[in-house]
Amino acid sequence: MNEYLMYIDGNWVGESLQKLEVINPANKQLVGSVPVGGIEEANEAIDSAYDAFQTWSKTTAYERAAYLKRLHKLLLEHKEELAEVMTKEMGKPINESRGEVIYAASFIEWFAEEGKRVYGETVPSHMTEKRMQVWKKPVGVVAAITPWNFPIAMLTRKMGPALAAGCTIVIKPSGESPISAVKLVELCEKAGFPKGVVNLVTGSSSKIGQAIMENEKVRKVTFTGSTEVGKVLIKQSADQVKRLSLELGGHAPIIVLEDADLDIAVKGAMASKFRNTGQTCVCGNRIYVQAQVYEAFLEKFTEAVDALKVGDGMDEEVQIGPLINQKGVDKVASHVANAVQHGASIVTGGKGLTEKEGTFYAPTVLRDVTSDMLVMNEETFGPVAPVQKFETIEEVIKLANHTKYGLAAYVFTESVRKGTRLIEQLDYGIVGWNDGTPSAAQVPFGGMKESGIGREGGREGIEAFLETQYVSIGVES
Ligand SMILES: NC(=O)c1ccc[n+]([C@@H]2O[C@H](COP(=O)([O-])OP(=O)(O)OC[C@H]3O[C@@H](n4cnc5c(N)ncnc54)[C@H](O)[C@@H]3O)[C@@H](O)[C@H]2O)c1
Ligand SMILES: O=C[C@H](O)CS(=O)(=O)O
Repeated sequence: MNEYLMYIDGNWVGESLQKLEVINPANKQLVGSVPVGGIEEANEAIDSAYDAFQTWSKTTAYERAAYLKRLHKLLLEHKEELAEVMTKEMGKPINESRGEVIYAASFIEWFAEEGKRVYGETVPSHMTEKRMQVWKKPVGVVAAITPWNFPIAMLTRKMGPALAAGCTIVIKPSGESPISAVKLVELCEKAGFPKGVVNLVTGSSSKIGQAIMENEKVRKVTFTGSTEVGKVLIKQSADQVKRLSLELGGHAPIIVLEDADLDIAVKGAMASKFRNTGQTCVCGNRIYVQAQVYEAFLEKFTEAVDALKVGDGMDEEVQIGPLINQKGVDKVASHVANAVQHGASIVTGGKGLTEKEGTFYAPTVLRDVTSDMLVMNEETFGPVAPVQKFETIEEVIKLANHTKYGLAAYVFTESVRKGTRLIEQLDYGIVGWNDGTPSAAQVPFGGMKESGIGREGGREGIEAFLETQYVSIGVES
């Protein structure tokens, strides 16, 4: 069995600790294991990052960029190996895994350069004997806690800006997909990052999280995951007023207006809904179609859904892989059952694929859906597309905004006037307009309401790892 280790203070450690086994959700075979680290290992990593910060923070952005550019090159050179590990440990179809490695590498590349553009400013003084300047400085030791669904990109979306800003980092990946993080850190080691700049701790999330929140050396916690865990971290951060960035859950509406190009709408809805087997934070979770085109959209969309190939993600032809585990299947099944109990009809799918070895659920379309159903209110995180009819734009704005989430939304219309008026009234941090896959390294990614605090990517992405220092300079003659 492949026994992987943690990376602390420039050393691969943890061989004597209990092992956390990683299971392939497509066939329930053992992929490998990582150590079950806890409070002690987390504090060792934090201490190492703190010591390293004293020198790393004093390097220039140009020196730091050189390390990041070597890492970017290594990520692309090792794309196939990284993609295969990712597919085996969390089920993502191999072509999407390859895409994630490229996406992940783009954050490293973009922020390698962005670090060189961390500008301060000179502020006009109101007094002749005073000068005013604003300086930017790295926040300090960063702790990054990440989810299983994008096991490399969610790490580089944090590591890129943090390291470029001059911070050092301790990463805690999900126990569902830790091996991808191990492979990423192996490449950090190959890129030559000094010891302590990047540290990896695997194991007990609650204990490692406790150490992160209780250790004063950690100045910033950046979390990507569920809203429920995000709320736990907010409470834990209060004692030391830890800086927090939170990328949390979503429940994206897809809105199709009567004047939409239905081919574009179907293509965008398919991309948004079924990417990563419906397990992304920005997946369309509910589809609203204006009455005049409801049947036409449903027919085209269902035809596309029925054409999806389901299977082990290592098969190049597969577009829908397994869900991460049986709990994920059970949640999806409960949403479908609840919808049917409340009057929805299954157009296609609607069942677990128990004949397969892994945790598979059939791509599903529901029609005649109403707003009271669980699937229209809770993040499903699976390949289920509930399609609800609406009459007016005013009605669909109310329907779309009626949620605690505010991460992503999608609008399909050919009318600039309608699109503009509609989108400006949507309470979402990300909107795809005739586009089902808006994410990129150079733009701010994040949500409103209970979808998070802050943004990752874009110019705002590096601000999360900087402190602003106002300097008032007396120049009295
Ligand atoms: N907004 C975004 O950018 C974004 C991106 C990806 C996923 N997500 C969200 O993440 C969720 C799916 O990922 P998940 O199942 O890994 O989420 P999760 O919240 O269950 O776990 C996320 C991470 O937090 C850790 N964790 C769990 N409990 C903890 C605790 N008490 N203290 C410290 N760490 C703890 C987990 O081990 C994991 O590493 C979905 O809700 C999805 O919408 C959001
Ligand atoms: O699931 C969350 C990811 O952030 C989705 S994306 O690949 O960044 O769009």
